[in-house]
Amino acid sequence: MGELAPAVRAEVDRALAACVTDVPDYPQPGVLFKDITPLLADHDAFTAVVTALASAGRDDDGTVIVDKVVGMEARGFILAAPVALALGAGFVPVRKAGKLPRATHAVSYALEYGEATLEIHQDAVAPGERVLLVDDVLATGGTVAATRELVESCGGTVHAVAVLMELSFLPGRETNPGLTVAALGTV
Ligand SMILES: O=P(O)(O)OC[C@H]1O[C@H](OP(=O)(O)OP(=O)(O)O)[C@H](O)[C@@H]1O
Ligand SMILES: Nc1ncnc2[nH]cnc12
Repeated sequence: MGELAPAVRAEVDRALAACVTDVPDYPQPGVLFKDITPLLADHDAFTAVVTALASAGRDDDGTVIVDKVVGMEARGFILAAPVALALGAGFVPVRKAGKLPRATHAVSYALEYGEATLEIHQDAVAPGERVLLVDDVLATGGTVAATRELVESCGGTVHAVAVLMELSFLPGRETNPGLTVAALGTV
């Protein structure tokens, strides 16, 4: 993973501290929801976050080492698409069930507040391609584990997952053994 410029690191830290709003008991009692919409509305914060997440797709010399960036519906799309553009890589959407029009691979999984099924187009990642996963929050890790399975079903390899925030009280890393996790912040 490429080194972050000090100004980018400082702006990411400001964004995490000032632009993520905690919403208790949403979408159900007991969940402390991390609302990133204020961060997205702040141009400097959004720019720094995209730059920092993209560094997970580079080696220490700054060379891009991934072919595709995968974003998970829906918040993952918002971050992953600009990261793909920043890296000069293709963007691949992983969508909730029933949204992709052609042949898919599908995986069902549990998350902090429910269950879902994710799908990927079977030809979205070519065999042998290296993939960076990008999402806003790593919580139980179920979304990342399911997405990794989908990428591997296509024949691709997950290089790393880059997230804005990791929830340290949930087992996101333990759910994904052997996977490199680049988290911009831990809460
Ligand atoms: O680590 P996990 O427990 O799997 O949780 C993390 C996932 O939960 C949220 O997505 P959600 O499914 O709520 O969808 P959304 O982006 O459409 O709100 C978040 O954006 C991550 O994708
Ligand atoms: N606590 C949380 N806040 C925002 N997104 C989440 N996804 C899973 N858990 C979450």
